[in-house]
Amino acid sequence: MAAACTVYTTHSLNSPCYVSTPTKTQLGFSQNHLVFNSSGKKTNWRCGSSVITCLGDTVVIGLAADSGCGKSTFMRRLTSVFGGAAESPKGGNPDSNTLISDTTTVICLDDYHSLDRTGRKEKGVTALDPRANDFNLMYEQVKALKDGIAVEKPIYNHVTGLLDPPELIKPPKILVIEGLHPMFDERVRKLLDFSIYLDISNEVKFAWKIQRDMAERGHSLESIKTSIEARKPDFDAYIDPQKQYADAVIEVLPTQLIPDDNEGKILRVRLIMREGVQFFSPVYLFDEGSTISWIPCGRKLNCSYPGIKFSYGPDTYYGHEVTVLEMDGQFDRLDELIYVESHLSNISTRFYGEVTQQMLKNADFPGSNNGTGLFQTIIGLKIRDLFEQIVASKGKIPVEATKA
Ligand SMILES: Nc1ncnc2c1ncn2[C@@H]1O[C@H](COP(=O)(O)OP(=O)(O)OP(=O)(O)O)[C@@H](O)[C@H]1O
Ligand SMILES: O=C(CO)[C@H](O)[C@H](O)COP(=O)(O)O
Repeated sequence: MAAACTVYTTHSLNSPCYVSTPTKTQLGFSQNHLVFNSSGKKTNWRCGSSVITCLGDTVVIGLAADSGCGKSTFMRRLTSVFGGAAESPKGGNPDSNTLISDTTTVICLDDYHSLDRTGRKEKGVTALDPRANDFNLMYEQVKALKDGIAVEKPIYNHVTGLLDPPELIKPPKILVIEGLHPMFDERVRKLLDFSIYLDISNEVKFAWKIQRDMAERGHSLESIKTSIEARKPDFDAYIDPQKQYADAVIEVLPTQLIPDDNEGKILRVRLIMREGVQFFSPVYLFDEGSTISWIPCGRKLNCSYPGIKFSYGPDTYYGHEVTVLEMDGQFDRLDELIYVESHLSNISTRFYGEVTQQMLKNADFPGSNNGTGLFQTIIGLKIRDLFEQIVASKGKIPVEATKA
């Protein structure tokens, strides 16, 4: 993709500016800034004796969660906000984990497994163990994409358990890195413009695993239990701690509306939003900064047992200030969600009812009748807003010209 790039420089533009490779093409410029299209391959431009580094326009989003915790579903909701379908790279490996749409490219961090399935078995490590992953390559490639440079990314093949030949990834407008460890390595973490952690409680994770792996993949109840237990120590050591770094956490818990519920069908979902994140302002209910408990069921919202309860207010999370919006229960009729939407603010919609429209459009996705779908949709809209703000701000920030 050719990324448009504007570079503001203090360099005197009396001497002409050239793309240093592959051909010496003169760049257009006026007064103190240059405007040009980058090939997506080269980020250094030469002006007299100075080299100007073009910071790519790629916005990088990190999405962390354990396997089977709804990352793919979230990605489908996010892509849907931008319109257009997400597809695997054309003509590439049919087992590629990458999804590309007009605006977004989603890469799966499983592709940075340094050990294949046999290698992990031989060394006695799980895929969650950092020793089974190449964080140096992950950092170099995410950085390159952020800087506007295409990369040859490896592919981990989930069908064969092998590392396949790499695929070409060009810098997109929005790069989403999803998987087990987007916030584990400090260098990678610092490249993220926004990060999300899907925190699914053990009870709910178990219910979802049973539903998918038993019903859809023919696994036995015993094997699902064994697999969850085997992953737990590494999950606790390497995956779960990443939530302290997330800008938004979607926490999924069993309902509190039914005493001692053990069915795991009705969910209590908490959207934990960090305060002070650039280009992100937390969503609020009714009145910003207050503490509110709201049961919307009645004339405008039909609710069957056990009903719906919203809560909103400030809190602290891992020592930092957050705002928490919570929904316990589920919707009977999605079209009535407009009533709830009209009481929420800072949801970054472009028109009245956009959240409801998105939820109706994706009504067949898992979680569309509860807080998981609602909060994933809202975060999708917030990411669109964050992206637009970052792009707008780039035109205003001077980029230093460095001496060659
Ligand atoms: N919000 C939800 N409500 C109910 N079930 C859900 C929800 N999200 C996901 N699930 C269940 O979990 C399964 C896995 O979801 P999804 O494929 O989105 O997760 P994933 O994290 O991408 O998984 P993996 O990493 O294993 O590919 C779904 O098939 C569905 O059964
Ligand atoms: O935790 C996982 C991330 O999705 C997978 O278990 C890991 O990638 C290994 O994959 P596979 O089980 O296909 O060998």
